[in-house]
Amino acid sequence: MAASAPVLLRVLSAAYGAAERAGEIIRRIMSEGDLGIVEKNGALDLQTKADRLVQQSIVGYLARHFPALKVIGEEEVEAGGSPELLEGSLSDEILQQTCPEELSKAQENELIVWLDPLDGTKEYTEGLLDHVTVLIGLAYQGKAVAGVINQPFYNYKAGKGAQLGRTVWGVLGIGGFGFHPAAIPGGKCIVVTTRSHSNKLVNDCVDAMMPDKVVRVGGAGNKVLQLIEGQASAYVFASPGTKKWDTCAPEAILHAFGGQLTDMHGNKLEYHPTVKHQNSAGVLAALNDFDLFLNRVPPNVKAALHP
Ligand SMILES: Nc1ncnc2c1ncn2[C@@H]1O[C@H](COP(=O)(O)O)[C@@H](OP(=O)(O)O)[C@H]1O
Ligand SMILES: [Mg+2]
Ligand SMILES: [Mg+2]
Ligand SMILES: [Mg+2]
Repeated sequence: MAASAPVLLRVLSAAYGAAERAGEIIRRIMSEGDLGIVEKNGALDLQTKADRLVQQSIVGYLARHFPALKVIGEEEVEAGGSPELLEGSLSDEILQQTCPEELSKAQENELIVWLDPLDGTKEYTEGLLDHVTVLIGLAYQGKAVAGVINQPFYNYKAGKGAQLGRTVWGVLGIGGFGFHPAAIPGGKCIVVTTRSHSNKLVNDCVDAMMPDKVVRVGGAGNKVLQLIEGQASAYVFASPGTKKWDTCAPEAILHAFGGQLTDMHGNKLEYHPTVKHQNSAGVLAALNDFDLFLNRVPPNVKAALHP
């Protein structure tokens, strides 16, 4: 590993390789056909063999290379288990970047990794494969500063010969990479929201945005990808359902690309290691016109969701 690069870039570069290998595990488990589904807190909160194995493997890999790094992952799995030896290749593209001065000071023991080994689990179990992502977010001084998103089944509808899967990454002050930026067609207001965790408050808030179209898809990572690729104008989720591992990597990439992700009151999300995991005041994000969407959040939503 290029020992001369700042540790933040070295960790992100390793995370890039690990996320690619994680994507291979997720594809393999799907092709084997036995997902090993268990319910965590009811039928809407599932865990599969892929969630468990990817978390164990990434945690083990990062611990071997960065022993002082603190990793907080979604799944409660044994540290030992039978993780795969994830020796992913490092991203030279990341290692060669010039790190913003503020971030280049970060020490290994000051970085927090927020890990969602498989985002969009419900959709994974239902075969909506391109909703699934692996999210590895890096926080420094309580802020989401860098992230990697692997989308294991990207392109799976493109037919034989198409390259399956992709990895998107970003760092504050450097930018966002690995995706196809695009504008929203015809200046339309397209709201993207949950597919499997709706309720009245979630739907009221979506309606208050006065959308031309509502897109319901799984995964926090997938929804932020839709914002940066011009498929949606705003990600609106008036629910305490997401956790820090859902938002850290997507937020860092969106912010690096010039967008904004906050709670329903417009408060920044915090990522220090002792923070409450739940994003209890919901999630609102947009690449452009963020304030317009924030101003449309209705009073009953604000009253119901407390930070
Ligand atoms: N009511 C709820 N209970 C548990 N998890 C929830 C939830 N609402 C959202 N989430 C989690 O937030 C992420 C995005 O949700 P959604 O796809 O509905 O937009 C998913 O992450 P995971 O798939 O990693 O668990 C999902 O499980
Ligand atoms: Mg989950
Ligand atoms: Mg998730
Ligand atoms: Mg998950």
